[in-house]
Amino acid sequence: METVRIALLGAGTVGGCLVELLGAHRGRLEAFGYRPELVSVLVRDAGKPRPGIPPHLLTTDPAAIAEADVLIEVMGGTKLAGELVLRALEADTPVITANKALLAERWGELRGYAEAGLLYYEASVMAGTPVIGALQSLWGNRLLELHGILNGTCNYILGRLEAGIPYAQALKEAQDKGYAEADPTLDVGGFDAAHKLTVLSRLTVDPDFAWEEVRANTRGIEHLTPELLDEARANGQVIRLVASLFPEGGRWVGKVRPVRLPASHPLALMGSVRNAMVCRTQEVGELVFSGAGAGGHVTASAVLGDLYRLVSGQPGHLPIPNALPLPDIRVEALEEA
Ligand SMILES: NC(=O)C1=CN([C@@H]2O[C@H](COP(=O)(O)OP(=O)(O)OC[C@H]3O[C@@H](n4cnc5c(N)ncnc54)[C@H](OP(=O)(O)O)[C@@H]3O)[C@@H](O)[C@H]2O)C=CC1
Ligand SMILES: N[C@@H](CC=O)C(=O)O
Repeated sequence: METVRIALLGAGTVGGCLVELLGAHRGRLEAFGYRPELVSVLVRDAGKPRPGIPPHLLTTDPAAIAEADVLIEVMGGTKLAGELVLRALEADTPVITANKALLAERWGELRGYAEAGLLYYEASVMAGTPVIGALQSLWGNRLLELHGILNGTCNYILGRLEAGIPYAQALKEAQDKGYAEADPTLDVGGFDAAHKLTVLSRLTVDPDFAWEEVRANTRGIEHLTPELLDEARANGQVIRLVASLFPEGGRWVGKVRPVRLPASHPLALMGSVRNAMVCRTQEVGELVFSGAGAGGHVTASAVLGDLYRLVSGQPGHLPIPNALPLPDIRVEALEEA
């Protein structure tokens, strides 16, 4: 039996659930020949109660993170998380992360390690609904366009606004349920969906896809009112925050904005916190993925899935090796709201 020493960065919504799932999966991991052992847990406040985590493993000092066989980063942010993830990767320690902001914004530093198979990030987009691995499995296809509801918080808020709940209350509910980012402006401003779209773009069309370009094409949901949503409904439409990747003007464009969707559109059928993605490829045609896209256990299950991937000898998630040629097609027209 081999011991896998795990250094955990963050024990909040996702990290706390991961510790619980690790306990529940101990037997299965051992059947694989690996005994998981938490060796340190970085948090901001070591005094908070943390069920399942022996207090002596907690530290607030990044310099005190114990040596490990894998670093699991579920703390969020781009600065400290980035430094610690890079430090591990430089030492050839594989990293599992759910942090799409880090992946999107510090890709220049991370890309080489991702290409070397050291970076695992299934949880970063659509959380427990496995689209990262699925999109890699589609490399034998030519992607034509992709559209997704990638932020659970916004989808939840829009559903609650439609039900007549005020915006502030809907956001508070999403925070209480563990869906929102520590800074919810990332959600409602569209930036979280933009981070995720950037990650997907590098997996599918161009390993160099620039975060700044997606960011410049991003609008959120703050301006939406119950009246606008009602008016859309009266016209047989729903308004959703949609992230799209499509060819336009001789280049791939990544864009995030609220759009009016016919009520029968596959993306319009997703309720509450569900995420969904429609992609069209030349060979397979239209593919639809949908499922839970936020929440502690939902996300932790994907992080744990990456741990299984690691111990079973599979590499991390690789970006597409070179840029995909641009298809000459008509893309789906989505009306901005
Ligand atoms: N929640 C979700 O549904 C999803 C989240 N993610 C991603 O997973 C990551 C974690 O999210 P989530 O668990 O919701 O976040 P939380 O805010 O609930 O947890 C963050 C954890 O990291 C610790 N932490 C944060 N900053 C520091 C710091 N500077 N120094 C030491 N410890 C720190 C916090 O410590 P303390 O507990 O002491 O405050 C906390 O334990 C993020 O990158 C997020 O984008 C991805 C998919 C879905
Ligand atoms: N804040 C995010 C969490 C998952 O990535 C969301 O609401 O989708």
